Amino acid sequence: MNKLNEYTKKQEEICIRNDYVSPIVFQEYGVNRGLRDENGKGVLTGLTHISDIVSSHTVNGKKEACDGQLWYRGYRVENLIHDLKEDEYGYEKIAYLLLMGQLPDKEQEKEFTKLLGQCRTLPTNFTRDVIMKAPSEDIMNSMTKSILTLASYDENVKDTSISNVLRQCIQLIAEFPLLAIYGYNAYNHYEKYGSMFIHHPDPNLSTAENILMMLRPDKKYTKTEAKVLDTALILHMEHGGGNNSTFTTRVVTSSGSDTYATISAAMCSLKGPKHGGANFKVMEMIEDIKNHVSDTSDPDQVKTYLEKIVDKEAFDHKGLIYGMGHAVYSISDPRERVFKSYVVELAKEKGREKDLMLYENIENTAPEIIARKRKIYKGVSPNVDFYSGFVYEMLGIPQELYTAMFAIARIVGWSAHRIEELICMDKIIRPAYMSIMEKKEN
Ligand SMILES: CC(=O)SCCNC(=O)CCNC(=O)[C@H](O)C(C)(C)COP(=O)(O)OP(=O)(O)OC[C@H]1O[C@@H](n2cnc3c(N)ncnc32)[C@H](O)[C@@H]1OP(=O)(O)O
Ligand SMILES: O=C([O-])CC(=O)C(=O)O
Repeated sequence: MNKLNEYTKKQEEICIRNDYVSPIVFQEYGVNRGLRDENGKGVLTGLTHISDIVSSHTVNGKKEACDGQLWYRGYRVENLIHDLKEDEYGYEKIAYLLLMGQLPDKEQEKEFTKLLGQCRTLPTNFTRDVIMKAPSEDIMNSMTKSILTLASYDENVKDTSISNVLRQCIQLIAEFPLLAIYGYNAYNHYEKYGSMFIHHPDPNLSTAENILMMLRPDKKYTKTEAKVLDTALILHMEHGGGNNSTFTTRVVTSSGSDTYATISAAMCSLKGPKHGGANFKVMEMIEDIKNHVSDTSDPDQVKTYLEKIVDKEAFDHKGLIYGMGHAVYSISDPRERVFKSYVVELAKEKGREKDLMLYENIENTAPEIIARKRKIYKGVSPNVDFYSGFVYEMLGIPQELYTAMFAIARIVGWSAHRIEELICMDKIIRPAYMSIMEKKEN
């Protein structure tokens, strides 16, 4: 292993030298890096009925940035959440909306919710033979291994008819909480020397309630906690066709691949720290700031440290303030606003006002620092994951599960996009790369 490390260290410089392309060359050939134009707008690659993300509007013929809006199948996400009754959970109903394209009536909602509860089960001995084998602190990897293994239990894996894909998607949506929590429980037991418990899901509980019940040794949770988690899941369910993991879903689907392989690919994309993995990185960053800033309630001290982070001199040396910025939103991410309203109440309830002050200091200073130190064409604001980790922490959800919580929600969006891709497209996605290779022979 040491020999291999020595070798790759030696070769690194050669790889970089031979592969490097200057950003000027991209400009010269009009190639949009990251499939984004100079102003950060994504290259148009598809049409969708599923959701809409609004970050600007036209005033007197001029495009102007506006507060972000997120629409699911014709409805504003905040309104969908707001319209739920105090004792009503929305994950199941909104999953139906995204998958089927219309809100369910009472009977349809009951039928779908019951079905999800019945599907929330794993093949015999799957937990023992697959999930508990080689447990990992990386729950996203553990889940991906489980998803791919589930394919071997499906007698109709390759059939891409809509009814079969819908069956596979509903099954996976129901199973995701088990893959995540049992994966964590195995890791907690074998790697962290915690006690082992595997609670069976209850088909009469909602997705959010099941997650909390299965996570806790005593199975206890409050209604408020389950409602907050339900809201978090709804907010993470869907975000257009262009986000990295959903686009991955579209790309892999277009090659004719099966549902398990497609969803596994989406999982691999989501876990990246610039995408769904950001919720975990935010918490690491907060810890790092607390360890290096003597008074986190002092905006000036926080600002100085954030400048170091952006200058790649502190934290993970990547130059990113996690939880800030978005590929589409500029002035605001509507989901962050919803999270913030819960955070303020929860922080008060749990005596975490000091931590909240640190978050607010970052929220207030980071946009200006990023704008000053980077080329920003649109504004930067906190994104959905700036506060989500803080909320999960206050719900007692372990950090290792934060990105998995995102996946439990986003699999609904991936499923809807896989189905839409299968219905509307019959074309393999295959963009072009211009070769700038130097030919060494004729
Ligand atoms: C669920 C989600 O996926 S939400 C996003 C979660 N990700 C994060 O929170 C990670 C931190 N944020 C980021 O890395 C970015 O904001 C992204 C990946 C989300 C979007 O990046 P981009 O599409 O490049 O955003 P944008 O066009 O506004 O960025 C312009 C410049 O600002 C930089 N920038 C954007 N956000 C940040 C940030 N949070 N910290 C430091 N620099 C940033 C970009 O790197 C880019 O710099 P460059 O021109 O030197 O390459
Ligand atoms: O849309 C994006 O690029 C990122 C994403 O998935 C989200 O914000 O939920």
